[in-house]
Amino acid sequence: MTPDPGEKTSGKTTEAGKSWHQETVHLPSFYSPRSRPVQDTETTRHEEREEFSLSSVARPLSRTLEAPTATLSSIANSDAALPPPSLLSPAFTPPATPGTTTPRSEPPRSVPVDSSIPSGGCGTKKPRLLETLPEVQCIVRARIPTTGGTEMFLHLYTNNVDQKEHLAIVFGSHIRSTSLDAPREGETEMDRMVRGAYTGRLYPGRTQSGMIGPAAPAAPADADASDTTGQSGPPLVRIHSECYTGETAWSARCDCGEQLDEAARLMSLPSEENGGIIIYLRQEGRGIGLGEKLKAYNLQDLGSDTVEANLLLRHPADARSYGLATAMLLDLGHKEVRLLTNNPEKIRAVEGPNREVRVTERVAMVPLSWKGKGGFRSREVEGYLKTKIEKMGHMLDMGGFS
Ligand SMILES: Nc1nc2c(ncn2[C@@H]2O[C@H](COP(=O)(O)OP(=O)(O)OP(=O)(O)O)[C@@H](O)[C@H]2O)c(=O)[nH]1
Repeated sequence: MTPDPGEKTSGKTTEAGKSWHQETVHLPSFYSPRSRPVQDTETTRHEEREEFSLSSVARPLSRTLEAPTATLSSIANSDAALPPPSLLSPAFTPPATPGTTTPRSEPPRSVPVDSSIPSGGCGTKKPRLLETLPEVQCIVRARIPTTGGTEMFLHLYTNNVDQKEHLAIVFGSHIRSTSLDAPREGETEMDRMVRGAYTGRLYPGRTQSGMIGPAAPAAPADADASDTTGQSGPPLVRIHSECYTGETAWSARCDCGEQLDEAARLMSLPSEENGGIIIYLRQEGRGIGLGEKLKAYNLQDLGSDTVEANLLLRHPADARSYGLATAMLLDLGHKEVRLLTNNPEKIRAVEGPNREVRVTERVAMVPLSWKGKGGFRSREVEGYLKTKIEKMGHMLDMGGFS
């Protein structure tokens, strides 16, 4: 990386650095500030590394691998098997392009859910829930015209529990983030527009954000038609965990890429007038990180299934949590959602410790190839789905395997 011209080298600010600094003084207020948070991030990562040194949480892998399979459940139940945090900085993974599959327009079929009763359609397993929800803040939003023709708004969030950039991919410009729209002290109208806190559309020469009052956006004088469609119920929501291999590297080991595409396609249907939200959480590899997931792949090639591979690496079968998703949905103004998932744990977890959000309906995510609607088949993805059904309680019909 080219060094920052203002960077101190050996304790001295360079001449180039001085003139760069003088220039930036005259830049407009929305110019991105110097990157102090990056320094904080580095420090935090360093602290995390020390706190969770691999040797303190994991037996040497060679010894673990010698453990007979019969002991796997004891490993799974052991609290000591805390996952080390991902030591990798996750590469930014843009969502796969929606709308690139054969267009189909039936609205998704859903089943009612009531997670407060055991038979309420979300399994019997109780997920681990934090006592309080994390704090989240949407720091920027931007319109993304997609190659499929639909527009979506990408919202980037920060939070008080990790340093990752979690995302909300929002279909429907009526869905607004409270934390984004809240005015910031001393900001100009241009600042607001640059961070995406505006109504309607941006266009060359626009000078007003269209937001008045302390926190709420005003009825947009210059809104586009999509701002004012009649919404009458909960939006379709997908809570998706990052999968670099399935979404970017064309892996046929899992159906993550297909699920992301399909969620975006469903949310773009004209029948989805309440809009849609994909909460894209940076918990790669069910929370174990990309490096560990790649090791798990090798163990799978050596004969383990996806759950056993995680356990052999001294990780829980699933190290994810969903409190950030709950907080982001609340920030986007939605206490009731229709959730696209087969995962019972996700339904209960996203509702939050005090049922801050309610999943009113579940929409199943059936692999496209099982429905004869495209998709793909591979030995690996069949094993992946079979393990989800048999060991993780996913609500998918085994009849899909033919
Ligand atoms: N550890 C591990 N993680 C995997 C493997 N294959 C995919 N993943 C991860 O599994 C996660 C898939 O998560 P989701 O798309 O939210 O799906 P889900 O929780 O299984 O349930 P659904 O909502 O029903 O799709 C992603 O984080 C992937 O990176 C694997 O072989 N091992």
